Parts: sequence; C-alpha cells; structure tokens
Amino acid sequence: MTSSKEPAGLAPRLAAAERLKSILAGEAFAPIGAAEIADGRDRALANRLVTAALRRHGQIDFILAELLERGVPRKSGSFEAVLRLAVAQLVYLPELGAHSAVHLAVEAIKRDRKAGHLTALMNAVLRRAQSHATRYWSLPQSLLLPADAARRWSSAYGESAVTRFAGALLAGAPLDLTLKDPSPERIAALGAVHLIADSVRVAERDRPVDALPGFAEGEWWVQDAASALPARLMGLPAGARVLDLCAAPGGKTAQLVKAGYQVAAVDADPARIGRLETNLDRLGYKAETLTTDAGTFAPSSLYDGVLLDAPCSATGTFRRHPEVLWHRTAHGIAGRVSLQRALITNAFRCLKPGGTLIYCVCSLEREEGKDQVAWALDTLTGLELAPIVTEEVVGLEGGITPEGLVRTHPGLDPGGVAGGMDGFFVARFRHRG
Ligand SMILES: C[S@@+](CC[C@H](N)C(=O)[O-])C[C@H]1O[C@@H](n2cnc3c(N)ncnc32)[C@H](O)[C@@H]1O
Repeated sequence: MTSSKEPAGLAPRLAAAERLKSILAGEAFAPIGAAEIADGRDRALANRLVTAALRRHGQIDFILAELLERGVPRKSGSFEAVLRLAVAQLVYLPELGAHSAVHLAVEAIKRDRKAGHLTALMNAVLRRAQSHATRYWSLPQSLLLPADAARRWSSAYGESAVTRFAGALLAGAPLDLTLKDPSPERIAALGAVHLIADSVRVAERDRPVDALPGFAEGEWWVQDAASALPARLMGLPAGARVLDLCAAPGGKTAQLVKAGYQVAAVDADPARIGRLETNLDRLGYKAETLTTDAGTFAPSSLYDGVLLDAPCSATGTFRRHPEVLWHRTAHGIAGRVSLQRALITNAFRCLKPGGTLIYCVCSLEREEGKDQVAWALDTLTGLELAPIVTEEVVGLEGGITPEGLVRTHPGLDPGGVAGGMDGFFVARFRHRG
C-alpha cells in the first residue's frame, strides 16, 4: 500500500530492494507476501522485479561491470539492490516503463540513509543503461549461468543440456502435481498433461494452486516430476515399515503413504513438521511424525525401508530458486557433504538387514551425488548398490546412468513433455544382511 507522500510504485520497489538485498547477502528467495505488501498488484510487481533481477543476475553482473568502472560503492546500503532491480526493469521488463525505473530508483535510494548521497550516480548509471538497453537485451544467454557451474555441468551432462539450462532458468518451473488417481478424467479436469507414473503438468496456470480443482478434496499435491522419482523406487510390499528422513514438507511422505507403507516421517524443523502434518491432513493421509535430528535418531525397531532426502546445495532447483546459482561455495558444499555422510550413516543404522535405502538430493553436483555413493560403498560395507533399471522410470529412460543411478536435470523432459524438470540425484542401496 502506498502512503500519500510516496510516488506510485515506490512501495513495491522498496520492498523488492529489501528482499533482493537479503538474497544477495545469502538468504533464500521467499516471495514477498501479503504481510509485507497488502496490495496484491504491488506485491505482484515486487515479486516480478525480484524474479527478473535474480534470473538475469549473470547478465546484470556484466552490465554493472561495464557501467560502474570502480565497482559498486562500498557501504552503500540498498544502492546495489535498487540498481539491479532498475536495470532488470529497464532492459528486461521494458513494458513496465523506462522512465519509472529511473525515477523510482532515485527516489528509493533517497530514502536510504546509507545510499542517499548516491542519487547522481544512480541517475547517471541508469541513463547509460537506458541508452544501451537494446544491446544489453541481446547479451548472450551463456552469461546467465556462473562460468564455473557451466563448465562443471557441461562435463557432467553435456554441452547441449547446459545450453537448455539457461533457457530453463528464464522460463522458470512449470507446475507439476502428483495425483492420487491419475485417470484421464482427473487429468483433464485439471487442464493438465500426463508426464510419468502419477505425475502431471498443469498446462496453463491461470489461478492460485489452492483454487485448482481437487485441492480442497485432497486429490493431489504439488511436486516436481523429478522430486517424485525417489519414493517410487522403494519397491517394498504394501504394509512395509518405512522411515522418511528429512521429510518436510512431506511430498515424499505422501507418496510413501500412497504406496501403502506404514510411514514414520522425521524432520529437525518443528515449523516444517507442522506444514507436513497440515499437508497430510488435507490429503487424508496418516503417518507418524517426529521432530528430531535425523543424524542421531535411534528407532526402537529397525525399518524395512529408509528414504533420505538430504539437505544439499539445491542447485537442481535453480529454476524456482535462481539464487542457488550464485550462493554455491566450495566451503558450503564441503559442509553439506559431511552432513550428508552423517545422515547416510545413521540412515543405514536405522535399516533392517535386507532393507532398502534410498538416498536423494536436489543437486546437480557430483560431490553430493555420485561421489557420495562411492563413499558410502567404501565406508558402510554392509551396503550394496541396488541398481535402478529403465523399466522403473518409464518415460525418463535418459535419466539413468550405466551404474543404475538416477540423474535428472532441467534439460530433460519427463515423458517427452516440454518444460524440463528439477535436477535430482537418486541412488538405491540394499542392506546386505
Ligand atoms: C530437501 S528438504 C526435504 C523435502 C521433503 N523430503 C519432501 O519431499 O517434501 C530437506 C529437509 O531436511 C530437513 N533437515 C535438515 N537437516 C536435518 C537434520 N539434521 N535432521 C532432520 N531433518 C533435517 C530440513 O528441515 C528440510 O525440511
């Protein structure tokens, strides 16, 4: 909501700048909600600006390097965030109006004690950006991905896949659902298309998720087609006892319940366990829930199956969380790798002899995927690989490695349906007994 003293359109920019500033400082992107901006149109504008600035971050880096010869001034408050948002609007969202981008950026930093002295610089830089807007609009898509990530992923997934990653980043992620009953009638009622197994893709998303048919009745839940793969690979008979480690908000828990298992869901975060319980309630599904550390959880009796969806760099989710592309550090990955090892070790301790362990991460990084499998087979000698075969992932045969691991990425189309999928890594192990 704008105050009478503020120019129209300033409030969403101030909120967007605050949000972008925290994302640049390392926080994850959470869309600006009604508590922050009551007016729905302002909120939509703020989220659109932040999303464009994040998706175009690599190209905007290039632009800022050209426009700011001495770099971003130090200790300049919201200057960089406001500048990035204004460049995103000027160059990539021209339909929002170039004049308002410049004027409101200057107004926004006037209100910031730490940046107020930089109005002349902001004005000059944005005028230059405006005069080069056509050239900047056609900057190559190769700038969209960090150069080191593009190199790593090209050698892992191939150059043509990585070329598609840039397009996928700009397009964002489509809405995929897992259906209790993937019958043609239900799929048609949702205006969706079938992907693989019980995953569907909503072709035209014209309303909020909770307004789609079947939401209130608990007929489906939101889940990317890649995220829906691991739980399907458990392959145990109905009635088996299955432990879901790092379970919230419960997409995989719901699948395990749907498969007929007796499920215990563990997560360390009480608020996220609350969301898992709400989600299961809506679906009419029951599972035991435990708020505890999956690295030390010691069950009173062992499980037939354990699914571990470990915390990771989340680089496979860059279409919905573009900031993960720019937050990855060697130090951060090393921390994740050792946490994942502690969790795999405890997952193995919770498993019955002969039981099945599924390890998965929404990461495109080899250290969190294939290298962890090599480590587990070396260290936990009671584990052996239970290779996943193509018949288990019909419609996604290209996602299986020769060793029987699943490795998806945004350049793969599930069931041949355009729109890609998240990057996921899945390995299945068996307890030798
Ligand atoms: C990738 S998300 C899980 C998504 C979930 N499996 C699903 O399909 O909806 C990772 C989860 O791990 C939880 N987590 C992180 N460290 C944990 C730990 N040491 N013990 C238990 N849960 C943990 C986080 O709270 C987060 O909910």
